[in-house]
Amino acid sequence: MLYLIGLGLGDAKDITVKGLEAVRRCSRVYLEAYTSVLTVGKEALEEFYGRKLILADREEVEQEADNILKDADISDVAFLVVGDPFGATTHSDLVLRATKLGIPYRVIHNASIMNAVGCCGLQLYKFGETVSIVFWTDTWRPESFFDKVKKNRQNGMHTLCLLDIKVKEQSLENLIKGRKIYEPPRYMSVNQAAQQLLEIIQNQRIRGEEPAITEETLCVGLARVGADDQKIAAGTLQQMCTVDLGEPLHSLIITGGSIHPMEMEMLNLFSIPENSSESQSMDGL
Ligand SMILES: C[S@@+](CC[C@H](N)C(=O)[O-])C[C@H]1O[C@@H](n2cnc3c(N)ncnc32)[C@H](O)[C@@H]1O
Repeated sequence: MLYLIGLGLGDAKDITVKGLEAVRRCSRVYLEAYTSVLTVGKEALEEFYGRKLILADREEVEQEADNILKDADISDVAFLVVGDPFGATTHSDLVLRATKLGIPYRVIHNASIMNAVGCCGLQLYKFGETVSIVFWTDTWRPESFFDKVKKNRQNGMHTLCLLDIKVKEQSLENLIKGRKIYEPPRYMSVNQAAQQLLEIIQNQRIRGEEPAITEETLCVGLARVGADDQKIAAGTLQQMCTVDLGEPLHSLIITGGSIHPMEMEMLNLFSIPENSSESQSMDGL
């Protein structure tokens, strides 16, 4: 049996009882290590689960899935995913491969960033399509996701922006020389995402277009949701450029135009203080 097990968002203890029981009876336990991370490391998980974990990077899961599935028809194998196995990352490929090989599978769900963002008070049913914001390079500065933000705003929907994670990246030189030397992992912060959004707004103005959002649009920055030290800050897009939310992972919400009074009351709990240097007038707050 292949078990796809969600670990939730907080720490080692966020695994469900059902998930933990499955981990403890599996002969091999893989930890998917490229779409999300917990604030605690692999060792803390191993200690709590009482099992050794095998790190599975993107290459392993996408190109060498057969290693993961080996003997899963006659023994139990677990594939652990931070958050939920089907939340914002789909592991359908692994499931389809298992099914083709006649390997039965079970999913043990957990909280995902896709639903835990509700902790800021914005109502989940008022979210439109989720977007991903990736790190820009000197030559690659994609803006196409902004159309989805625009569409969501036009429909009065909030936009959840998931922020880029770069793990096991190689410099061009190491890649060309075939050296397995990797750059340190990078996680996009709310500040970096907000800066890129401001640049897109500027570019649109230069092209004579009316941007769907402005520097004053109300946004929410969230960091380490589910962990003991989670942080939430509500403020303008401009304020999101400087607000300090600390360590990764971060997500950013661009609110839709209409905000329910109850949503607003909740956001007020997290508003960046009046006297803060980051404070300024804000659409709707
Ligand atoms: C591919 S998605 C996460 C998928 C994961 N399976 C889930 O269900 O949550 C990864 C992105 O979600 C966001 N994210 C994940 N966990 C988070 C957390 N605890 N706090 C804030 N943002 C988080 C970050 O933007 C991160 O880059």
